[in-house]
Amino acid sequence: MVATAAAAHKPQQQQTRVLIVGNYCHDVLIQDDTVKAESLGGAASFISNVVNGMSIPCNLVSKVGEDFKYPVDYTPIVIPTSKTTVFHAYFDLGILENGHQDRVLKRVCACDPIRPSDLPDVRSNFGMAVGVGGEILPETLERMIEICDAVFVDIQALIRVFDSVDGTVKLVKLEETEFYSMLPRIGVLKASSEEAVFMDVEEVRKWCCVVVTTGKDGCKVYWKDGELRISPFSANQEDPTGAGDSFLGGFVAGLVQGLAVPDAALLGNLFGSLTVEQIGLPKFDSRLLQRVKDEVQRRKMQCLHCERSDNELDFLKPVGHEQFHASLGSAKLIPPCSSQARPWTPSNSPKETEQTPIPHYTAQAKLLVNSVYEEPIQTVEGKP
Ligand SMILES: Nc1ncnc2c1ncn2[C@@H]1O[C@H](COP(=O)(O)OP(=O)(O)O)[C@@H](O)[C@H]1O
Ligand SMILES: O=P([O-])([O-])O[C@@H]1[C@@H](O)[C@H](O)[C@@H](O)[C@H](O)[C@@H]1O
Repeated sequence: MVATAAAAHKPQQQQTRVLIVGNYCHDVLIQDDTVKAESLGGAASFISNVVNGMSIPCNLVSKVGEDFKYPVDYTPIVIPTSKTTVFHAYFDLGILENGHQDRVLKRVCACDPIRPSDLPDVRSNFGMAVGVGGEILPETLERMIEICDAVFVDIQALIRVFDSVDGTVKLVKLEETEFYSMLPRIGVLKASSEEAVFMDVEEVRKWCCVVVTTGKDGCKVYWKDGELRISPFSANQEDPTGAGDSFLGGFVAGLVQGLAVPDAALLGNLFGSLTVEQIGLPKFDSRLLQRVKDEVQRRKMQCLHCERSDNELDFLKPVGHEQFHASLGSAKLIPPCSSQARPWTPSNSPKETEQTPIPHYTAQAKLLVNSVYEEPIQTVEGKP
């Protein structure tokens, strides 16, 4: 499953649509001093779960130790001198006023960072910088910006710091990090509402699109000239782990397939809501996935006839957005498939070699970096 030579594990040297960069990890969910579950974790695993579920080929760069214990489709780089990143998530603090279950995260083991030389030499349309344990270095993000048409960043990859004694995750202000000056060159910055207070959204939205996820309330998209709230899907929450990651997977899956930003954000909300209903890495029912793919195709055909006279329209809700929300919501209600149809798992996901025709993806990636933020950006002293 895993091997030791990093060079041998560079993703295939061919143009790829989605490049996911972030370490896999071992997640341990703890409540009342008892281990409730152990699972494959890391934003990369949740995101590839969604992207593959939508039949979109991708590449993934991740590092683990020889102790890595889960089967995965994208062979990680094994570092013999390091252990796999481990997070302990404590759920003892109850439910907050806003209904969001609080969680204290501790990084109890950290694998090596991902370096520019670990990345593939070929271009990708969409790059996703989705570290969880500090593995995305400034130079790694720089390289991703060079080799990807548009880069999507989870703010948790940029602002997490770890207590030197027990590894408790703390957050620092985005503007105090080395990543801040790179904002004008990234496409989308995603943050949860808890993380969003560590940046000045009004400032950051001048440089890139900002998406703030708001748990059961869905999400909000900010760009330099406007903002939109995107409706949620109802869910019976079992475990909030990975909701933000799955959101990002769904959002990018929508954009890759040519959906406008608000419709793609709906797909993000859908996968976020599906994820909180299961403990750990979710298994998506194959009938549900097929229905979602059909709805996305239908939506694409509908939108081909929509007027798009300038770039602004790609951020505004296209006609039929509410109907698309309703269709995705009804897809959630279909009963799970019978036992002979296997639910989707990483081992029956499509490989990079399976070609799904996906129009528009390059245009969407370029829109996010080149058109919406086309004015030259002034830089002063390490700030955008
Ligand atoms: N209880 C919930 N009900 C429905 N959807 C949810 C729920 N919690 C999360 N989601 C979906 O998952 C997304 C990410 O969740 P959020 O809690 O904001 O992020 P994070 O997991 O990073 O803290 C939300 O934008 C929403 O679409
Ligand atoms: O719940 P979420 O914030 O979207 O993402 C989570 C990370 O915050 C956590 O560090 C990791 O261990 C989980 O596997 C998951 O990736």
